[in-house]
Amino acid sequence: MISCALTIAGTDPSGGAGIQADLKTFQELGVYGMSVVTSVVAQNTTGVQGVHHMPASFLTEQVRSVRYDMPIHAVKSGMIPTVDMMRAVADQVEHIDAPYVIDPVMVAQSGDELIEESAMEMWKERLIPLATIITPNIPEAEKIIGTSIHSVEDMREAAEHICTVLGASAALIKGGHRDGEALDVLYDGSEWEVFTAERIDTANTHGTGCTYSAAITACLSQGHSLFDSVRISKEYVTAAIRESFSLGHGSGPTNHFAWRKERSI
Ligand SMILES: Nc1ncnc2c1ncn2[C@@H]1O[C@H](COP(=O)(O)OP(=O)(O)O)[C@@H](O)[C@H]1O
Ligand SMILES: Cc1ncc(COP(=O)(O)O)c(N)n1
Repeated sequence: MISCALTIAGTDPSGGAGIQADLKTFQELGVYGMSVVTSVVAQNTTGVQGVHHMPASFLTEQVRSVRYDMPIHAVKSGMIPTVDMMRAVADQVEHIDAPYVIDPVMVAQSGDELIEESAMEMWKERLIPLATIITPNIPEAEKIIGTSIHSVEDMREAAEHICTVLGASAALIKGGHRDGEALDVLYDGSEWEVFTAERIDTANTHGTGCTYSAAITACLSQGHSLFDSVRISKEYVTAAIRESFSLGHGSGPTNHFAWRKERSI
């Protein structure tokens, strides 16, 4: 049977981030993609021009439409902009017997805030304990744990805190915002792995976090182990950045054709 993955996230009409990036990633990795919209965002490579949130009750209705009818082998969430929506997502995800990937989206690459300031407590209380894996970048991890992160050791401590204190099953701290090689740290409560790739000299990184977490979700839906899922997804996102598109007037989008092209599939 085909593996089926669900994304619960906001939109990007310019096609680089959010649900659009997630569905492209699912498709390229051979997974049947499904999507629930939290917020319709007017955005492009230069920034966010406007947002229009779904009522939380309609978010619930969308997830029910999927889970009452379709198999769900893995689920991810991206932008969940309000406390009410976080509660609705938690209530629904509790009924889904499948790996749950949280990409704790807080700001767009452009610096625009994508969630309510008060949402952090709800995240910690209801969502993080449900996570099979959570994938914060460094600024997101700093907000979650409340201390600043400078070194790889700090990244390890953040991952450990998110697992042992906040209750996620695993945490992947992404180092895209550091200097030097693109280094991410994964901890699953007992084992560590550091994933590295060469830093690609490009400004076209719109949607990298969405792409990475969607690839992890796709791999988990196919039954890969957590560590293999991150390994494959790191290769996927690195290829997508290496061949990213200089489209638009700002930070261009990742290239979802790159992974298969580099493997001549
Ligand atoms: N210029 C780059 N070259 C190679 N890899 C990168 C680059 N920028 C980010 N990455 C990688 O892309 C992934 C997404 O990371 P990051 O940019 O930190 O997330 P986000 O998009 O959530 O801010 C990580 O694996 C990170 O190491
Ligand atoms: C709807 C939505 N979700 C997430 C992001 C963050 O994207 P990135 O992967 O570049 O951090 C975004 N810009 N828009």
